[in-house]
Amino acid sequence: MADRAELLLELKQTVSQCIEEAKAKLHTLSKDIWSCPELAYEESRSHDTLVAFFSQEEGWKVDSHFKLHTAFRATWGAGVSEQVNVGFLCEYDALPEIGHACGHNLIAEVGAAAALGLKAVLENTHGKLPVQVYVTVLGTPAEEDGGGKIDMLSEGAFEGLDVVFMAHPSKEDAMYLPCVAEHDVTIKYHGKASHASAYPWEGINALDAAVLCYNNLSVLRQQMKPDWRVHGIIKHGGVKPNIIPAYAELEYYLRTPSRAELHVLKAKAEMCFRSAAVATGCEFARNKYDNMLRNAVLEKLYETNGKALGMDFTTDEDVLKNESGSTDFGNVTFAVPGIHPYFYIGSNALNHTEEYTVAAGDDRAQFFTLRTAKALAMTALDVLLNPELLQRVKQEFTEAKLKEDRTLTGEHTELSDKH
Ligand SMILES: NCCCC[C@H](NC(=O)CCCN)C(=O)O
Repeated sequence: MADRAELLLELKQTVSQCIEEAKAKLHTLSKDIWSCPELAYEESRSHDTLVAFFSQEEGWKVDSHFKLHTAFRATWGAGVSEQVNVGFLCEYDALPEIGHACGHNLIAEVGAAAALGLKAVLENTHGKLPVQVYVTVLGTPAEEDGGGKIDMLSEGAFEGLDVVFMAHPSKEDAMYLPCVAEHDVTIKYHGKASHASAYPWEGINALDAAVLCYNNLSVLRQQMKPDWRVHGIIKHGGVKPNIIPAYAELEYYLRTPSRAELHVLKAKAEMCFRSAAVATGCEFARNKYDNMLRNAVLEKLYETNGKALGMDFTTDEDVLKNESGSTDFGNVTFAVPGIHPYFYIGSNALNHTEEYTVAAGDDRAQFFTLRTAKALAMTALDVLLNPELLQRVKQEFTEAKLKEDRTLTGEHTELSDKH
């Protein structure tokens, strides 16, 4: 045991050192992505930048346009049986108009840095590890819109992974922040145009339907559970004041803490859509985001490594209890045990603001970004050196998934009876 502890400490120190030695090219990688923000499924330049990055690194097998046009996979390892396959995820999609206001350029850097650091260590363990290791980096586009990981899950991109890691920029360090289930919906109303002054009575006003829909949803909130969310915009409300709008369109996000409750909220919301007009079309998005299946074993390991590196994990109950939005990584956690911690980037700015875009591109974010990568790579080493620990990770995943699946069917029945 002492030998294993000493080896682990030595390897963790080497991980840190290797990541530090690569910091210049990692910073360039992150800045290149940050400086050319691309929207979901349109991240061609970021894809090419990351593919080139791993292609220039020795020993990586790189699959560009992997499962999705702007996704990629980079793998390293012997590819023999009895191996442990460790996954690191890179996100790199930006937001409309405000660019990398969620710091996904830093998510990509963390994933690349952790993978580089772990690989550098593994190349020099010369059989000291109890297992063969395969390192897989998945470039997973379109988190902010569409859910690229969900598409990739259905295409088998995550098959064979034993554990998966990523981390998300935030305004504090946290092992976990509540991530909720979410489903987008586009609501379309069709009316009939007419001259709004000369013959208004000939028109059928689609914008009126959209306004009624908006108001229906606003009053629905009084009867919603406090941790449910319904929020949206009117994307199209007409072209000119003197033309009765023949078309109106709204986009909404519906969110509930668990997958099981989402269908209840969707049914209530759909009644609001439909009661606003005689005829309406509403199209739910292809992909539904799941809540996150936590893994306390991995979270604890990450916390220990993070604290050793100087992280100051928030203990603010308001922060830890408040939902932090949704992510398609939630869907991944129902297929592979994983963690998605949050990391401070040297700014108190809030995600999805222009201030956060500036912070994500600031040199000050680098220290915190590399520290996070080190903590993830160290957490991977913890489970690689201790097969019993990996077994506990998988056991917790299996039990949590079983419990969620029972809730999904049980609550589904119970909630549908009630509503
Ligand atoms: N289908 C749209 C999903 C929007 C995802 C978006 N994700 C984030 O902001 C990252 C949150 C990480 N906890 C959201 O609005 O939640």
